[in-house]
Amino acid sequence: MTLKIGLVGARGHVGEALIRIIDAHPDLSLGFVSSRERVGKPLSDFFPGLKQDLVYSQVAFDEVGRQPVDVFVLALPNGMAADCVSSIERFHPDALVVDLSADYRFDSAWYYGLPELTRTHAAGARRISNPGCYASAMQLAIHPMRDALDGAVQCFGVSGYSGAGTTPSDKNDLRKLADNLMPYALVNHIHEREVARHCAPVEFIPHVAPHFRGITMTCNLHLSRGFEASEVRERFESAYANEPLIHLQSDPPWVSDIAGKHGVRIGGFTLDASGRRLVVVSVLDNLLKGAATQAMQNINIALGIDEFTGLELEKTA
Ligand SMILES: NC(=O)C1=CN([C@@H]2O[C@H](COP(=O)(O)OP(=O)(O)OC[C@H]3O[C@@H](n4cnc5c(N)ncnc54)[C@H](OP(=O)(O)O)[C@@H]3O)[C@@H](O)[C@H]2O)C=CC1
Ligand SMILES: CC(=O)N[C@@H](CCC(=O)OP(=O)(O)O)C(=O)O
Repeated sequence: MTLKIGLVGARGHVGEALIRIIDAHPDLSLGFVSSRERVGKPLSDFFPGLKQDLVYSQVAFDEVGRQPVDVFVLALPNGMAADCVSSIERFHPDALVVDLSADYRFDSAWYYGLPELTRTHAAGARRISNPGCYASAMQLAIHPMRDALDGAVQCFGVSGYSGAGTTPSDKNDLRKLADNLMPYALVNHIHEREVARHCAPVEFIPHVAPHFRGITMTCNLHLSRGFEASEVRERFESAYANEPLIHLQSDPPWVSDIAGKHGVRIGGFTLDASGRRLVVVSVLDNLLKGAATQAMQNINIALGIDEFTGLELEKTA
C-alpha cells in the first residue's frame, strides 16, 4: 500500500530535495505540496521526469491537519512550525510529523532523529525533529570519542550557500560570496546549543562559501588521556561498522565527493604528539544527510520499513 506524504515548504531547497527522494520511494507518494509562490503550477514545470505529477497548493497553516495524508513533513523557515503542528494535533493527531526546522530540537516531547546515534529511542515516535545540517556533521564526527573528551570541541564549519535557504541574504548572495569565505554567528549559533544538548559541548564557528551544497566540518577534540591512532580508528570503525551511509577514510574528506550524495565521509584522524589532541573532519550534503535523506531515514523507521528504502541508489558516499 502506498502511504501519502504532505509537504509544507515544498518550494525550498530542502523541500525540493525531499520531492525527488519521495518520488523515487516504492512505498510512498506525495499527497500535497504546499507553496505560496508556486501555487497552481504543476510539479512537472520544475521537475521534468518525476513519476508523479501534482499541482502546488497553498495550504493555510491552520488547515494543514485537514489534509488527507499519513505523514506531514514541515520544511518551513525556523519559527513557523507551531501553527501547523496545532492544526495536525486538532484534526489528525495520530499522523506522523517530521519537522525539518530547529523548532522542536530542544523539546523533549519530540524524538530527535539522527538515526545512526538515536534510532534505539525511535520506537513509537510520531513527532520527529530532524537535526540541523552542521549539527549532524559535528555529532557524527564527535560521537565515537564522546566519553573521552576533555572540554569543548572546537568545530570549524564551512557550508555551501544552499544552507542559507532561498530568502535573499548576504549568505546566499553569489556576488558577495564570489572568491570569498563569509564567517557569521561567531558564538552561540543554534547548532552549537543543539550539539551541546544532544551530544557534547562544542565551540562552533560557521562560514559560508561560494559552492552550492555540502558542509566541511573540521573538529578539534581535546582528550582526557593520550590515545594511539589505532585506538581512535577502532572506535570509529566499531561505532559505524554497519552504517551504510557512513564512510570512514584516512585522508581528510572533500566536500566535492559528497555533494548530491546521501552519505557522510569522516576522515583525517590526526593526533598531536601527546595523543591528547585529535582532529577529525566530516563532510556531508546539507540538503541530503543534513536534511532530506535524514528525514527519509526517520520516516522509514517510523513506518516500520527498511530505513534506507528510497535511498538505495547512493547508499555509500
Ligand atoms: N538548507 C539547508 O541546508 C537546511 C535547512 N534546514 C531547515 O529546513 C527548513 C527549510 O529550509 P530551506 O529549504 O533551506 O528553506 P528555503 O528558504 O529554501 O524554503 C522555505 C520554504 O518555506 C516556505 N515559506 C517561507 N516563508 C513562508 C511563510 N511565511 N508561510 C508559508 N510558507 C513559507 C517557502 O515557500 P513559499 O515562499 O513558496 O511559500 C519555501 O518552500 C528550515 O527550517 C531550515 O532551517 C535544515 C537542514 C539543512
Ligand atoms: C549557511 C547557513 O546559513 N546555514 C544555516 C543552517 C541551516 C540549517 O540546518 O538550519 P536550521 O538549524 O535552521 O534547520 C544557518 O547557519 O542558519
